[in-house]
Amino acid sequence: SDLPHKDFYTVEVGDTNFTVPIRYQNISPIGMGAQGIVCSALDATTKTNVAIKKLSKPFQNVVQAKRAYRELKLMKLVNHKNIIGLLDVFTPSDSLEEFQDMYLVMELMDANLSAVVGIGLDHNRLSYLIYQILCGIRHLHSAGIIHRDLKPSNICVNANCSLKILDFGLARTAAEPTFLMTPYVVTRYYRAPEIILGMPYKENVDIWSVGCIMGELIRGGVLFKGSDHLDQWMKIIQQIGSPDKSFFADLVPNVRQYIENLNQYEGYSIERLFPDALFHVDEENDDEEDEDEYQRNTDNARDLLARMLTIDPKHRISIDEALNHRYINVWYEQEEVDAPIPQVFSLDVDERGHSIAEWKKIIYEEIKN
Ligand SMILES: O=C(Nc1cccc(-c2n[nH]c3ccc(-c4nc[nH]n4)cc23)c1)c1ccco1
Repeated sequence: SDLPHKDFYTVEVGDTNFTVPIRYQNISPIGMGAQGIVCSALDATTKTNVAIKKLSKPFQNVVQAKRAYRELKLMKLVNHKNIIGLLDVFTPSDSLEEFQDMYLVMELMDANLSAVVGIGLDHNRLSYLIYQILCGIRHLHSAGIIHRDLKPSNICVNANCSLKILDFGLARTAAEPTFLMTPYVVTRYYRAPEIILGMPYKENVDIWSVGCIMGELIRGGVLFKGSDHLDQWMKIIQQIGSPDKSFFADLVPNVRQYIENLNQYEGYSIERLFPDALFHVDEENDDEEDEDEYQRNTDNARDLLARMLTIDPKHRISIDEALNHRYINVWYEQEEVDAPIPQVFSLDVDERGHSIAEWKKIIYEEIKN
């Protein structure tokens, strides 16, 4: 295992060891990610609290190596207030031969967005959260990164309602891993119809996920909780209604005829799916004028939701249109929407077909420089 070189120390966290530089004190577990355990710590040098994520043997298989490498590369390149910032990256190992584990040090947030679902949010907070997700996603798109796997568990928030996206989603080339080495279950509830049906996609594939997240924050539960891809599709068309024929044109023939032969569903109006009662969270505003404003906000929220939860991407609202929507544009700040674009060269070029040993070297070198 790792022989920690000087000024590292080891603490037991759950059933794994955290071997970190002595500057990181008060190591305490805060959660489990798909790639490993996450702890909070005090950075004694900067006197700030940080999050430290341990990736155990990230090179142990190609799927994990590709994801670890891509995440490290992109975190170093991307700098935006709504994308989690990388503060440090290290391995306790002194040499490539010894290299086993890598650690990412990031900004510490107060909670995961999934912890906020079920809390009745007023329009101010709800619209500000959605605005920040849109700003973060728009920034990734400006760097050529389409997320495709946005969900509450990879978004974090602070008590002051500031929000950061934790990861960069699915790699373009990575085939969906049929199995994961960990017991971790992949959540597909937020994936767009074009992803579920294996169709071509463009940037507004991420808008569908934002719609699912916004709807869940309003309803207090997952909108389309499918047990598999087919069930996911059924739950979507039963609520939203079956799309018209033009949507199926892009489908591969065998999937197309199967999907077209399913029952057709009328679906429900957005008012039926998200009735006024769901929006009454705080009875703070009682006088008449506020009541009208609250109802206007509710109508605007539902209008945006309907445009995001549109099955056919050809008719679904774009990121820029969503940022200019009357429910969201109250927050619009040009420099938040248009941050400098990181020069992300195409990672896929050098991701192709490396052996485990090659991945180990590539990742080790990326950590050390
Ligand atoms: O629990 C606390 N905060 C908390 C809760 C949930 C996430 C984060 C979090 N902050 N920064 C991150 C970076 C990455 C991850 C990550 N999770 C999977 N993969 N990656 C998570 C975080 C923080 C807390 C704050 C003060 C006392 O306790």
